[in-house]
Amino acid sequence: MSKTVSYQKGRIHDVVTRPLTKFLDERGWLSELFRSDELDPALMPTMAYVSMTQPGVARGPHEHVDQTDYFCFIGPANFKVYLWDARKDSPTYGVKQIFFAGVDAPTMLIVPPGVVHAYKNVSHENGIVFNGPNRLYAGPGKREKVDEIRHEDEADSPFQLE
Ligand SMILES: Cc1cn([C@H]2C[C@H](O)[C@@H](COP(=O)(O)OP(=O)(O)O[C@H]3O[C@H](C)C(=O)[C@H](O)[C@H]3O)O2)c(=O)[nH]c1=O
Repeated sequence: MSKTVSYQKGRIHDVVTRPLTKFLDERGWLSELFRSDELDPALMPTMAYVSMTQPGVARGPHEHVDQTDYFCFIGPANFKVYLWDARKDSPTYGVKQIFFAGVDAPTMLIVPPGVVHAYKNVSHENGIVFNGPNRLYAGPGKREKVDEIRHEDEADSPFQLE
């Protein structure tokens, strides 16, 4: 079971991170979040949402069974992002990847199913995160079970936000 794994730092197979370019001008900035001509069709968002996270607060750790997440950290806060590869058939099973993303490092992040993920606002202001998952939350018409395994309330979980 993943609960007995001692996670070691590294880069996780199939996790994609890419700097987001901000096009600056006199009015402010604009940044593309995703394009159908650049993204694997299987990962194309089926919906989009934004969340706001308050300073010092974390979301996750969570994982999905079928869904791939497509996060964009654009600011105005910075986040510490945590990933753990809990896929037993992955070449990087047992690896954890930690990095910072947000206003000082605008970043796109693709998280495949089975990769446990969490992020914490490490700034002193509210932070916005975009997500364009490739599955509908709770399915069409919100009639299905939510594809989400939540680990935040497990006392003995290996998925700790250090
Ligand atoms: C994701 C989602 C949520 N909701 C509703 C359900 C709740 O009433 C409320 C908050 O959702 P939840 O408690 O699932 O949010 P978090 O636990 O903070 O999860 C978030 O942070 C972690 C790290 C993630 O990976 C999730 O994808 C992301 O949503 O929004 C919707 O109505 N539609 C949606 O698509």
